Amino acid sequence: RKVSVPELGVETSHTDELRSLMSHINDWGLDTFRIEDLSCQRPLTAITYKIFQERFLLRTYAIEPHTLISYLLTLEDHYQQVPYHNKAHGADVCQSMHVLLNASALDGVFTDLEIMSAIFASAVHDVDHPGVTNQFLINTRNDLAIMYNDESVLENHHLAVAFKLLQADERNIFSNLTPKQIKTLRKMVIDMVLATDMSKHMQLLADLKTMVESKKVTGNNIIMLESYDDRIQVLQNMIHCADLSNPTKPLDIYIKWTDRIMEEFWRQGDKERDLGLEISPMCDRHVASVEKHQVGFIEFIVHPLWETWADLVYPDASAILETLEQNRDWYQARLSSPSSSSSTTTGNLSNSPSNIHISSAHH
Ligand SMILES: COc1ccc(C2=NN(C3CCN(C(=O)CN4C(=O)CCC4=O)CC3)C(=O)[C@@H]3CC=CC[C@H]23)cc1OC
Ligand SMILES: [Mg+2]
Ligand SMILES: [Zn+2]
Repeated sequence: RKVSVPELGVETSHTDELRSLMSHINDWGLDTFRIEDLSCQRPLTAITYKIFQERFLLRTYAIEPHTLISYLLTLEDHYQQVPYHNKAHGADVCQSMHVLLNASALDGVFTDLEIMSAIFASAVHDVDHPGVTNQFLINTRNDLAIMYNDESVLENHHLAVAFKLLQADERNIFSNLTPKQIKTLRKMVIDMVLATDMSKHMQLLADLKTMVESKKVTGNNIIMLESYDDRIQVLQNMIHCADLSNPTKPLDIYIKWTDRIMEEFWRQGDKERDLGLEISPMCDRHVASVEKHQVGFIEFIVHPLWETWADLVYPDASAILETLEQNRDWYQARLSSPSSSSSTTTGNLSNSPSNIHISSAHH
C-alpha cells in the first residue's frame, strides 16, 4: 500500500527555502543551523533522508520512504536536548561524512553497502548522548558505565539504542537486505561508531599515518584498499574527521559549535563542582579560556588528524585544511590581542571595530 510522505521527508511551511538549501547537500559548510530552523527542528531527518535519496539507497536496498522517515524521526527524538551532542550535531556529522565520501581519490572505492553503513553510522553515532563524558559517567558510577564496564560507555550505548530502534517492523529500514548484508552492515556500523571514542584517537591517527606512508593508488590517483581492515580503517578515520570537523567549517558556523560544546562542558563542570569532584579540563565556566582551548584542540588533535587525512586524499581536502588553519589563526590572534581580554567584553563596545568579532560574554 502506498503511504504518502512529504517531499523533503519533514512537514514544514518553509518548503521552497528548505528545498533550495538542500540542493547544497554535497557542499562543505552547509548551514545545519538554518536547516534545523527550516525543517521545524528536524535537521537529522531532513538531511539523512536527502542523502539516502541523493545516493539512490532507497531504490538499491528497496527501502520504503515511510519506513525510512519513521526510523529517522524516532532516531531524532532519541537525541537528547543537550547544548552540543543533540540532533543538529548528528545531522552535521552525517552531512560532513556524505561530503567526505565524495572525495575523488575515493571514487568507486566503497560499495553501496559500505556507503550506506557510513551514512547510517554518522546519523546514529551520538544518539541519546546525555551531555557528559565517558569519564564523568565512570567517576559517578552511572548505570551506563556499569552496563559497559567503563569501556567506550557512550559509544556502546549509542549503538545499542540505534539498533534497538530497528527492531520495530515499521522502522526496519534494512528489512530487504540479505542476512549476509545485514551482518556486514552491523559490523561496519559498530566499528565506525566505536571509533568516535576520543580515547581511540591516537591509535587511529597512527594507523592512518602508516597507511599514508604506504599509500597505493591506481593510475588516476584512486586509493587501493584490499583488505577489510584497510577499508574499515579509512571509514573509521572518515567518521572521526566528520566528528572533529567543526573547526574546518566557515568561521561563523564553527563559533556556534564552540559556543554549544563549551556550554555542555561547563554544565558538566557545574555538576562536578556540586559533587565535590575535580573539574574536568575545559569544564570550569569560571576559568573561561575558550580561545586557548580551541587553539589547543586544533594544534594537538584536529590539525594533526586533518593534515594526515588531506595527505591521504590529496588534493581533495586541501581547501578544508586551509579553512582550518585560517580559523586557528583567528582564535590565536584573539588570544594575544587586547580584544580578547575580559575588559573588552565588559568594556564599551560601541567603539569596537566591526571586523573584530565580539560574540557572547565568554569569547
Ligand atoms: C568546537 O569545539 C569542540 C568540539 C568538540 C570537542 C570534543 N572534545 N572531546 C575531547 C575533550 C577532551 N580533550 C582535550 O582536552 C584535548 N585538548 C588538549 O589536549 C588541549 C586543549 C584540548 O581540547 C580531547 C577532546 C570529546 O571527546 C568530544 C566527543 C567526541 C569528539 C570531540 C568532542 C571539543 C571542542 O573544543 C575543545
Ligand atoms: Mg560521540
Ligand atoms: Zn559526535
